Amino acid sequence: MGIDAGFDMVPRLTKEAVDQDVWQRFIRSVKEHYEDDDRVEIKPNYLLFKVGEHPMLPFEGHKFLRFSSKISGRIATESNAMDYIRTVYLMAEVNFGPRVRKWSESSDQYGHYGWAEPDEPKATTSIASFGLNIDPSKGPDIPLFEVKPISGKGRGLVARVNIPKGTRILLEKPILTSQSMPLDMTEKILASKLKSLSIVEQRQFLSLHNNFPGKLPFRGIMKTNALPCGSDSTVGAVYPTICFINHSCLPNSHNNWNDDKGHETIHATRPIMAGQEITLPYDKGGPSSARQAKLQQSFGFLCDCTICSLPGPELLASDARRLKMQRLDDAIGDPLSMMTSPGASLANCYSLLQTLEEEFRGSPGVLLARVQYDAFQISIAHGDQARAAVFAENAYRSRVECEGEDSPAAQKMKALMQNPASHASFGACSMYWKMTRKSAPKGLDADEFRKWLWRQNK
Ligand SMILES: C[S@@+](CC[C@H](N)C(=O)[O-])C[C@H]1O[C@@H](n2cnc3c(N)ncnc32)[C@H](O)[C@@H]1O
Repeated sequence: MGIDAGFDMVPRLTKEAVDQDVWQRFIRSVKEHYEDDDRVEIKPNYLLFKVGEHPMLPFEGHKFLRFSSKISGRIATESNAMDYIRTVYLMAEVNFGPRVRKWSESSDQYGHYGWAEPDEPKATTSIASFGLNIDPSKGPDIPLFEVKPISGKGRGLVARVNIPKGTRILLEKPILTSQSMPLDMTEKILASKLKSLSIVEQRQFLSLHNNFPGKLPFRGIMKTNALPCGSDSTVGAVYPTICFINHSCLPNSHNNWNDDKGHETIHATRPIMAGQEITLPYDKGGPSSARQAKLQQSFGFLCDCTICSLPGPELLASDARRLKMQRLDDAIGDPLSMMTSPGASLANCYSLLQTLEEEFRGSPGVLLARVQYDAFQISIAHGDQARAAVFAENAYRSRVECEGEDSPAAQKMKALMQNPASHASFGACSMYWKMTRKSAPKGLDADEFRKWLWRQNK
């Protein structure tokens, strides 16, 4: 009996140089730290800690799974076992980030690996899974990515395996959140928030990139890294791993704040090949010149992504598409047009979808869900439940792909797909297009169905 605590390496390191090099660096730092401590002995193949239950660190990283000991009882207390575990954990965390999972039975956390069969992962608790930053439902052992230096971009996330579209790559709780506030208050408030965090969280926060070094370092870190908690939110949050994701104007992932669960997720919005960088869009759209200017001003880099480095005529074509996307989006959002010319608004939605598909090379991500929801609203506002249900279903599928089944937006679309008339604007403009949900035509081929759905026969 007694209380155990320690940390596990999840997933375990491979024999590849990429893992072994970091392990060697970690072992060197532990040796240096304890060189004058005669409780830590260098054995031929491992470091032995003569504290508590004598945990050890092998010299070959792939042989390591766990560093732990009893922390209760006379021997553990007299030898300060907990101090050693805490220090070695911090050193491991600096080198391996979220792959190192801390646990303590005193907080009802149990290690990732069972005692009897240390190679067999136990069913993970949500606490342990948050430590790993991977969605518990997807299984904990998938080394989907690594954080590594990317030429010209600082650190970034790189896929270790092929990641299919729709995969949840990451799920993280914020290290720290902050409301937007006057400049002079920010630094003080952030400093006091930071003080209340654990040492690990403080280190995670301070290790984030600061694009605005100077007198307000905490604010600089927030400004460089914070993601809004929801599209219109004035609250921003920073995360231990998500904040390493760099920008691309042709991104391959989508970030989403789940307000119900208080976490941020990252999903693959197109297939990502092993070795490819995982990217997010930092921009708010527009042609390349506008994007470049904004990225330079807010994030201090000149974007040279696949789109921005297209040859002249192709870049012009991309810019034209981006401008068209903005124009169509504005036109769709015009309530008067939706009320008086719903057919034209629906045609604009269709045109926007085509343009998105082209510009984002078949994977427009969550933009697709938004346009489908626009088409839903136009249809339902004129009483057409049949088409509205189809648009809601398309939006639902897209939300699940980009945000997961647990996303509140996905759940909202699911409810609307089952009962489109429950939407507040059902029949709000007219009942001119009145159709029940069940009266959608059956037996149409894909082309006929598309024409029916988008009212292209009229
Ligand atoms: C949220 S951080 C991303 C992680 C960062 N690369 C790091 O090393 O911690 C944002 C910063 O990363 C860099 N960055 C992001 N995307 C980039 C890109 N496409 N090209 C160059 N630098 C980029 C910029 O310095 C930017 O201010």
